[in-house]
Amino acid sequence: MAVFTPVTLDDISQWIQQFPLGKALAIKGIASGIENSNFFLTTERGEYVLTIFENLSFEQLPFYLRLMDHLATRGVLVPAPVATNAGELLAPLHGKPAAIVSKLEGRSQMDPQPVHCAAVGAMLARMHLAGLDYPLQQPNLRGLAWWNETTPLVLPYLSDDSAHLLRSEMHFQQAYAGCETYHQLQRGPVHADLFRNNVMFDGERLTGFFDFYFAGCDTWLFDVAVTVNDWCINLDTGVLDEARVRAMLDAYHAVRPFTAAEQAAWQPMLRAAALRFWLSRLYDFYQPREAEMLTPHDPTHFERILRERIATPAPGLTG
Ligand SMILES: Nc1ncnc2c1ncn2[C@@H]1O[C@H](COP(=O)(O)OP(=O)(O)OP(=O)(O)O)[C@@H](O)[C@H]1O
Ligand SMILES: N[C@@H](CCO)C(=O)O
Repeated sequence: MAVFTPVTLDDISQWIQQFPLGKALAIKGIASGIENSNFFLTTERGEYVLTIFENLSFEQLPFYLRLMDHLATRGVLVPAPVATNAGELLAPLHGKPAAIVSKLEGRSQMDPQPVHCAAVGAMLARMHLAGLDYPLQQPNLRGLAWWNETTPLVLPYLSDDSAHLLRSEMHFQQAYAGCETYHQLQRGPVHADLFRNNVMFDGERLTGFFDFYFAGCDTWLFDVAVTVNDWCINLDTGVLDEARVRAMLDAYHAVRPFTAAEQAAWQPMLRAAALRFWLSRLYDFYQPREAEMLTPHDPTHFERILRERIATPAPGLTG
C-alpha cells in the first residue's frame, strides 16, 4: 500500500475545477511510490499524474515544481506541472500540498543497454544547461552537511570494518570538498536521484525524467556520478560496465563538454555519489520513519559500490 492519502473521484469533482482540465473522469492509485501518494488521473483534457505530498511542505515544494516547469518549457523531457486558473502550481487537497503534472508515456527500463544510457546522458546534459538560468536556489538537502549530521547516527549500528570505511570516506570527502578543484566545478540545479526507476522509456526512446523531489543546487558532476553509479553497473557486484559508461559519458560530453576540473574530480565524485546513497539507505534502515519507508533499500549495495570505486579506477570522463 503506497497510497497514504486515499482520493476518490467524488473528492476531487469540485477541487479539479480550479485547473483548466475539464471534468475528472477517472482516478487510480499508483502502488509503487514510497514517498508520496500518486494517482493516474484522467480528465476531459487527457492523462495526468496527481501527487499528494506526504512530507514536503508548501514552502519547500515551489523549488521542485518551478524547476520542472522551467525545464519542460525549455524542451527538457520532464513532467510539466499544470497551473491552477490562478497560476499556482500547488493546491491543498485533504489538507496536504498537491500538484498535477503531465503523464509521461512509457515505462522504466530496468535492464538498460548502451543505447538507453546514451539517451540518459544526452538528456542529463541538456537538463543541466537548461537549468543555468533557473532563478530559485535550494541546496542539495542530501549533501555534505546532511552526511555530517547522519554519520554519527548510523555509526553505532555498523561492524568495525564498515564503520572504519564510513569514517575514512567522510574524512576524504570533507577534505575534497575544500580543495581548489572542487570549487572550480560547474554548478546548478541537479536531479540528484536519477536512478533507473526515475526515467521513462518507450522502447529506445527516452520519454522523460521524473521524481524531482531530491533535486537541489549542487555540482553537475555529482549528478553524472549518481546516474552512472546506477545505470552503468552490474547490480550484483557494483562493477562498472565500460560500454554503458562510455555511452552515457560520450553522449553527455557531446552536448555539454566536461571541463578539466571535472575530469580531475571524477574518481572522488563517484565515491561521493556512492557514499550519499549508502548513508541515506543506512539512515532509512536503522532509523525508520513512520509509514514513509515501506521496504528500506539495501544499504550494503552502496557500501559494495563505494569499496569498488575506491579499489578500481573508473573509465575516464572522456574516452
Ligand atoms: N509524470 C509521471 N508520468 C508517468 N508516471 C509517473 C509520473 N510520476 C510518477 N509516475 C509513476 O508513479 C510511480 C511513483 O512515482 P515516484 O517514483 O515519483 O513516487 P515517490 O512516491 O516519489 O516514490 P520513490 O521515492 O519511491 O521514487 C512511478 O514509478 C511511475 O510509475
Ligand atoms: N534512489 C534512492 C531512493 C530514493 O529515491 C535509493 O535507491 O536509495
